[in-house]
Amino acid sequence: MSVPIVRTVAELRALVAGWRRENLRVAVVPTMGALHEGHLSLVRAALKKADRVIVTLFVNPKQFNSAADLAAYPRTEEDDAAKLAPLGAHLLYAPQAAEIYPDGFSTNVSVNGVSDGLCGAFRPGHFDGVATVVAKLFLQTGADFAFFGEKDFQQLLLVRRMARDLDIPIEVIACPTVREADGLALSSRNVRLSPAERQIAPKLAPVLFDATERMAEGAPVGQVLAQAGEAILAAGYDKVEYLELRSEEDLLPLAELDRPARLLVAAWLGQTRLIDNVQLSPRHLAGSSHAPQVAAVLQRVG
Ligand SMILES: Nc1ncnc2c1ncn2[C@@H]1O[C@H](COP(=O)(O)OP(=O)(O)OP(=O)(O)O)[C@@H](O)[C@H]1O
Ligand SMILES: CC(C)(CO)[C@@H](O)C(=O)[O-]
Ligand code: BAL
Repeated sequence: MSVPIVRTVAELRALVAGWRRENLRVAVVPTMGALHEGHLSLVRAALKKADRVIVTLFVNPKQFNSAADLAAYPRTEEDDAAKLAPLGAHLLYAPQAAEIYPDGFSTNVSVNGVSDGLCGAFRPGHFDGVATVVAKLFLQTGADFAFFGEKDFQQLLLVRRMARDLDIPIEVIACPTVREADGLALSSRNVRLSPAERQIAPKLAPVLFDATERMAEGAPVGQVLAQAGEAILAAGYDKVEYLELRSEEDLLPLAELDRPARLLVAAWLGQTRLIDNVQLSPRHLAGSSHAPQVAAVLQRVG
């Protein structure tokens, strides 16, 4: 059994139109391939919610701000299709670059605010590339639901904002980060780690979890961040690109833990850049020194 692959918008639309005539609900899972358990968890969640699931595979040149990163990106379409079939995904949409960006393509989708700082500051043009291609994938598939991983948390909020702002009638659904048994967040780029780097890589997540606990106990946010940054370097990482506390809802920078929040990090191990993030959960917030304000916020948020 294999999953059907389509390469053109015309073929994709014809298939989706058939599903629509049967009143079937459609989900899309956008990916750049090299599928791992993180991606497969999105597909499983999509299959629970919708009658038909389209996985897209497109290594989007517009979102790479380094030619070397684009050239090194793993391309494993045959293996990807083989992983999708047993799950029961209905379609793999794997267009060529010319199908997505035909000659004369001149449109750019740019989402302000949520793309400021974090990865947006260190990967110039990246989020315009993501927003542009995801807008196209949403419109081309006409899906009712789209599934994104929390591992790329800034991207998740960005595509949600983009769909709302452009009135694209799609519900963006977040799925939790899938981790290796040792805590390392799964990422297609993990294969680039040398064996020695792979030993160091999982030391990132515990620093984040520990920092969230300390913040919840009332330690000053600035101090916890500084110590966590040092701990990441002491664990063997080469550079911490950013380590920040941001609001969960709109990613505004936070100096205090006074509302639902995320701790987000990007750090380099040799030539590989890894990202991760941890939520400061309602449990954390209820235990923090800001408990009364936070309880009020949580009540408002529901
Ligand atoms: N560990 C993970 N857990 C949950 N979702 C994930 C995980 N890794 C990736 N995803 C999600 O899969 C979707 C496609 O991501 P992508 O193809 O870029 O994979 P990736 O492993 O994040 O690769 P990259 O090396 O580019 O970060 C995104 O919504 C992303 O958030
Ligand atoms: C959403 C996405 C497929 C857009 O190219 C990509 O940024 C990714 O794989 O996370
Ligand atoms: N995982 C987000 C896609 C990228 O890193 O380009």
